[in-house]
Amino acid sequence: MESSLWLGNSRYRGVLTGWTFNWTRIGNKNRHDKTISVPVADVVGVEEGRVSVLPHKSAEDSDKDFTVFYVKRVSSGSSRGLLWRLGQTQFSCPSRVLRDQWTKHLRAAFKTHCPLRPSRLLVFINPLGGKKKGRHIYDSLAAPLFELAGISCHVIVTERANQARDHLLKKDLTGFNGVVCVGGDGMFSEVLHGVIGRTQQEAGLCENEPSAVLQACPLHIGIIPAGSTDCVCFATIGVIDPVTSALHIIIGDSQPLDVCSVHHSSTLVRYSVSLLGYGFFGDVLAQSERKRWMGPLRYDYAGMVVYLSNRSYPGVVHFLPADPMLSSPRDKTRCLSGCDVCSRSTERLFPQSSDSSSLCSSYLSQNSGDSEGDWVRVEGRFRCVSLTCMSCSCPKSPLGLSPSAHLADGTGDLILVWDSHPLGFLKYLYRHTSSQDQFDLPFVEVHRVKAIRFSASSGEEEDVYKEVREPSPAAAAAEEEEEEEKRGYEEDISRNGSQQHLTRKRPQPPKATCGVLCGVCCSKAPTTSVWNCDGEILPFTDILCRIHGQLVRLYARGIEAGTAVQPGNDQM
Ligand SMILES: Nc1ncnc2c1ncn2[C@@H]1O[C@H](COP(=O)(O)OP(=O)(O)OP(=O)(O)O)[C@@H](O)[C@H]1O
Repeated sequence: MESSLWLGNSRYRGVLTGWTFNWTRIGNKNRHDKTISVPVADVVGVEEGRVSVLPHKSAEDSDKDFTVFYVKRVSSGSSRGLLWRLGQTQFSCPSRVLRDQWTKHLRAAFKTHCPLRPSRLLVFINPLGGKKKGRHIYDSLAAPLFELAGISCHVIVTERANQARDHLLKKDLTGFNGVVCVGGDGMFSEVLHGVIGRTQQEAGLCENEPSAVLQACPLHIGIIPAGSTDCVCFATIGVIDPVTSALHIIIGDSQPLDVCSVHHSSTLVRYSVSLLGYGFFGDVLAQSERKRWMGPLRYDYAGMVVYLSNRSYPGVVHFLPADPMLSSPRDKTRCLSGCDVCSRSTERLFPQSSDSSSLCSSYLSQNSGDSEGDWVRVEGRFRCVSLTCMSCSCPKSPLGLSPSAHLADGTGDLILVWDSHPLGFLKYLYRHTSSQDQFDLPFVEVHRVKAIRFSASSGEEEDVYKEVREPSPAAAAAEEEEEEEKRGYEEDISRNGSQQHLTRKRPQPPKATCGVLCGVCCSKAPTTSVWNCDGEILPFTDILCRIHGQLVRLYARGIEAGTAVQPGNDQM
């Protein structure tokens, strides 16, 4: 479609091709014609009249005007990530008939070219996450944009932990294109477990089987960040900004994400998408859980206390290396929007068709070579053992725990930090906050893997739960209680299926780490640490972890590189 359009008193030539809508100023001989071009995929909505949306909707009705809303990128002021804002331009047409043609064709264009745009969303708001502003953030920043884009939302403000997950597992989800969580990483994890669990339930798959090839989830997940930790949002979008996230959801962006399943004794314990950390990162979480009253400062405090306690732990790690010809954690690449490694992995994981059942069987056949013989065994004392499916970049560590990790290549990075001099370990930790290579240290090794097994001792797995220290009577009673708790937990997950354990209260850190401060105030240090699994403490030390390539999809596109492109002048 092509016609004259007016912006104020200036005349423009408006052209709508298949993929872009652009307008060029005409009749201005002294200056070069300036064309402003907006990809159809970036059009958020089209409204009759002269309309504004944020902070409040206002419309000036006129039968010759229409307003186009689109994504506009602005620099976030940091080296990574672009903020998305709602750009708007108000056009006038010579006649109402022409105006109606423009609105009709523009709406048809983005519906045709963007099939993944959601029309119906299920939204869970955690009113208590972060600074308890989830509801306000949703109502003032996201909801007006969803309304503008014509998306109908069923909103549930949660009243308890795990409500979102239970809803996703049990209720009718017909008609929803995606699930949005308004909260932090904990809330995201709840939704992740619900979406994965529901998909496997419907496919008749048993999640407790560690080698099961899980079904890719059809529901997209969107994150409106409103927590105290929003790492998954930062790592998949590049900024922590509710408006940017809402716009990614509206235009139906789709970012596949690898998920790591964590099993213990043939029962699913949890899924993880970011950090699984034993040793330092487990101890920091255990310590910070006891200081929740300190707010976000508790992480800095806990980090310092745990560092001073100067711990290392024995452990045996088995890992299944990924193909080193495809990528490496030391190859200095970055997983950015449109990442080559992840795209090639899509072909590798799912070469046949986009039908998800054939995707799974092809994945199975591709990986049937995961024989025991391929596993590598490492034993020793570690300051920390970490497994991450993504870079884990966050505002405090802009390049992350493993800067070259990929979001969707079906692998994770295993980082082994051997027992070392405390100053060396401090150097390792400090390098996360700068661009220095944290793997370029003699006591650090990193491997790209498909699976790992960890045992806190070289003996039989179950022996790990028998403390080697000699406990006092009080400690013995506490340990008995802990064993009881573990047994109950284990029975619960075996009896009720893999999802039920999450309905139990957050597991307390095993008593073995009751004194993360022990190194400072007690004579005997604990012999085992705990696993920090995306901010939750796991009740088991011996685990088997497998990476499931592209198991879920987020409304995101990875981190966009480059500087901001300014498609228009008006901005809200
Ligand atoms: N209404 C509720 N009451 C209590 N807990 C809730 C409620 N809704 C969700 N939760 C739980 O709160 C936990 C933390 O939520 P969220 O991640 O949104 O906030 P956060 O401030 O980033 O979390 P954290 O305190 O772990 O950093 C989640 O694990 C979620 O299961």
